[in-house]
Amino acid sequence: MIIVVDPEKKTKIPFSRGILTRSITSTGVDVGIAYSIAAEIVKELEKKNVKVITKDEIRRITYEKLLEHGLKDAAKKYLFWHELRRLKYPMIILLGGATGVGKSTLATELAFRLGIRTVIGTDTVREVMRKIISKDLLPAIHTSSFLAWRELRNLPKDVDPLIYGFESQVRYVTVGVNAVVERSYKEGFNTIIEGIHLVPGYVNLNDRSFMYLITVKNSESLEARFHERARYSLRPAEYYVKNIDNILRIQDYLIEKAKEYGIPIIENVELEKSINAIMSHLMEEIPKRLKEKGIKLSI
Ligand SMILES: Nc1ncnc2c1ncn2[C@@H]1O[C@H](COP(=O)(O)OP(=O)(O)O)[C@@H](O)[C@H]1O
Ligand SMILES: O=C(O)[C@@H](COP(=O)(O)O)OP(=O)(O)O
Repeated sequence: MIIVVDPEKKTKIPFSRGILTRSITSTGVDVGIAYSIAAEIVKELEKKNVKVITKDEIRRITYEKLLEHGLKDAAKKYLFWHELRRLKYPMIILLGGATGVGKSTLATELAFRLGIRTVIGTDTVREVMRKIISKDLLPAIHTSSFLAWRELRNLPKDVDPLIYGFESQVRYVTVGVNAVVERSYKEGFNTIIEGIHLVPGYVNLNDRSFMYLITVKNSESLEARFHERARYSLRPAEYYVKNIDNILRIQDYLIEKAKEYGIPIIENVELEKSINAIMSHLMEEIPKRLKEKGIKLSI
C-alpha cells in the first residue's frame, strides 16, 4: 500500500485512486480518462516500489502526466484548483434560474468536480419555512413560485401579478437563503446553493460568492426537461408544462435582473459546456478577487 503524507498538516492516508481520479476530473477531463491516468500513475509508483509519497509529489507527477497526454488546459486547471485548496479559499457558488432549467443537476456535478460537500436547494429552505409559518400567515410560500400570485389579495393595480407574486415568495425565502450564505461565509464552508429564489438584488453577495443565472433556450427544451425529470422524480411533468409560459416569463424577469446586476448568464444546453463555463469564469474571477486582497496565486 502507498501512504500519502502531508508534512505540513501531519496527515498520513492510504493512496486512493478514486481521490486522484476526482481531482483530475475537476479539470473537465472525462472521468474514464481521469481514471486511466490515475491508474497509470499508481502503476508507475508501484513499479518503483514507492511506499510513501507527499501530496506535492503527487501533484507534480499528475501535472506532468496530464501534459504527457497532451491535456495542457487540464494541467493548468489542475494546478489552479489545488492551489486554491492550499490557500483555503472557501467559495459560495449560487445557481439561480427558473424551474426545471437544470440548477440542481449542475450543482451536483459542480460539487463533485470541486470536491464541495455542501449543496443546498432554496426549495429546502422554503420547505423549512413552510413548517414554521402556516399557510394562513404566509400563503405566498405555500405554493410554487410561479403560482404565488394566486395566493395574494389586493395586488397593486400597476404590477404584473405573476412577477409580484414571485417576488413576494422570493422576498420571504431569501431571509432563510441569506442566513445560509452568512453561515457559510462565517464558517468558511465551500457551499453551493441552487434554486429559483436566488434572484440578483435579493440575495446578499460577498467577496467569496459567485452567482450565475442558468437559463434554457426555449419552451421546447424546458418541456423536455420536465418530462426527463418526471422519469426519476415524483414531480409530474404535466404540472410544470401547464405553467410553462409563466415559468418562462419568470426566466425573462430573471435575465433582466441578471443583466442589471452583472450576473453571468449560462444557457444550459449541454451539461459539460455549462460546467466548463462556470469553472472557467471562476478561474478568471478568483485570481482578481485574491489580488484585491494582495494574494497572488503561485501558478
Ligand atoms: N444540460 C442539460 N441537458 C439536458 N438535460 C438536462 C441538462 N441539465 C439538466 N437536465 C435535465 O433536466 C431536468 C431538470 O433538471 P433539474 O436539475 O432538476 O432542474 P432545476 O433544479 O433547475 O429545477 C433533469 O431531469 C435533468 O436531468
Ligand atoms: O416553486 C418552484 O418554482 C419550484 C422550484 O423548484 P425547482 O424546479 O427550481 O427545483 O418548486 P416546486 O413548487 O416545483 O416544488
